[in-house]
Amino acid sequence: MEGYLGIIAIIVVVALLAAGGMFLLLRPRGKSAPPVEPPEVRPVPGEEQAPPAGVAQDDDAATTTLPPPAKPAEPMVVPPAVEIPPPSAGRMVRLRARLARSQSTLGKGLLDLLSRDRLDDDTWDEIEETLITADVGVAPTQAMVEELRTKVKVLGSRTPAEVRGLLKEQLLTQIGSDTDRTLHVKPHGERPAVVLVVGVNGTGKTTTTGKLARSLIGDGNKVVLGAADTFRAAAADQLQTWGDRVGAEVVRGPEGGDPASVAFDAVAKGIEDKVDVVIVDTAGRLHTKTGLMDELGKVKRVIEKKATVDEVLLVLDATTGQNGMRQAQVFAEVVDVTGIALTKLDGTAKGGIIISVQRELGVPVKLVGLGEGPDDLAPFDPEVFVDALLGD
Ligand SMILES: Nc1nc2c(ncn2[C@@H]2O[C@H](COP(=O)(O)OP(=O)(O)OP(=O)(O)O)[C@@H](O)[C@H]2O)c(=O)[nH]1
Repeated sequence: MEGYLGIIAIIVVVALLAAGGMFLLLRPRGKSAPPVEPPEVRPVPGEEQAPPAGVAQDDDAATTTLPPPAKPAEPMVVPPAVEIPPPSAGRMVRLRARLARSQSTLGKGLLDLLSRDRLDDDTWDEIEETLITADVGVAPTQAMVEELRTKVKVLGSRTPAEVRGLLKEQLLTQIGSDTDRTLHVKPHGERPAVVLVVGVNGTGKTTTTGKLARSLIGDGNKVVLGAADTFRAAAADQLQTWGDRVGAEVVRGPEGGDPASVAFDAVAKGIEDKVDVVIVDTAGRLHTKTGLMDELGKVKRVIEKKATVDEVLLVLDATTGQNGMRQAQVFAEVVDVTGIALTKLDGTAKGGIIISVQRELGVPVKLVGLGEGPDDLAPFDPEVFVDALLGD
């Protein structure tokens, strides 16, 4: 009996083992992840449910799962490097070669004529013609020729050095070597100095404003720029670029907006930021004299509610000669111009315009533009100018 029970127990154990083995063999292979219930999305009443990111919907409302969009690379924001411009002192000496290149024909022509052994009437006519052609102007030319005739007579025979000395003296007399050409840019206590830049469009007004800001910053001043040329949107952008390069704040207004309001805001900003100088670039459209007078007059009046206008700089293109001068005269009649910025002197052989423009407008040339480079604006130095003209 005991033997039977033992056999039955063995059979039961074997049967159980066999059943367990079958289960292990037949169960599905691999681990399956537990199904994930999608999160319940409750539509916001009145709003259409937007498809979740990465799910495209087609017309049949079937959905396709797309790979998540690649994250656009973050643009690298590199702050523009603020330049430290060079100081203004000695600029004309640095740019002397450029002046010599454009003006040497005039200087050399005059020196050759005056060095002739015999100075007859024809030679004096030629000297006169050379001066007139260089835009010196009729009256200054006559005054110079008369003086030179007298001095040459006294001298008799002349060495080249004497001829050069004579001519230099005469040119300096006509240009005015003692004239005060200081740019008034000293702040008044808490209030900044204000420079108003006026002139016909295309003369280099905006460029000169930008160059002047650089030069003042190079001399250690803090500057705010006012883009009151609201007539041409690009002018404000241009000024912004100049300002950004040297870290000068630029106050601008809407295109076609009121220039006086921009000028006012620029001066207010200058006072708030305690800057030394505010430079205001104006549009100065020359449609009618009355319109111009109204516009510039208002700009000036509005600025004067907050500060003093220390300089009204008239920008004049040296290459436009007498034609440019006539237009400049209109500006001089509507605002009290205190100084001239003569641009593009590197692009003309007619440097005599310095003499005629001062005479006709009654104000000194304070700045000269000698190229398109950012530091090609220099305080005008008559001595350096005449030396460049006559050569060493
Ligand atoms: N060669 C040379 N080019 C200059 C000088 N000054 C300005 N320019 C160039 O003259 C052109 C006109 O200058 P802008 O400053 O745009 O003239 P703008 O008078 O402000 O003109 P608007 O903004 O229309 O009023 C630019 O190409 C300047 O680079 C200079 O002294 N020499």
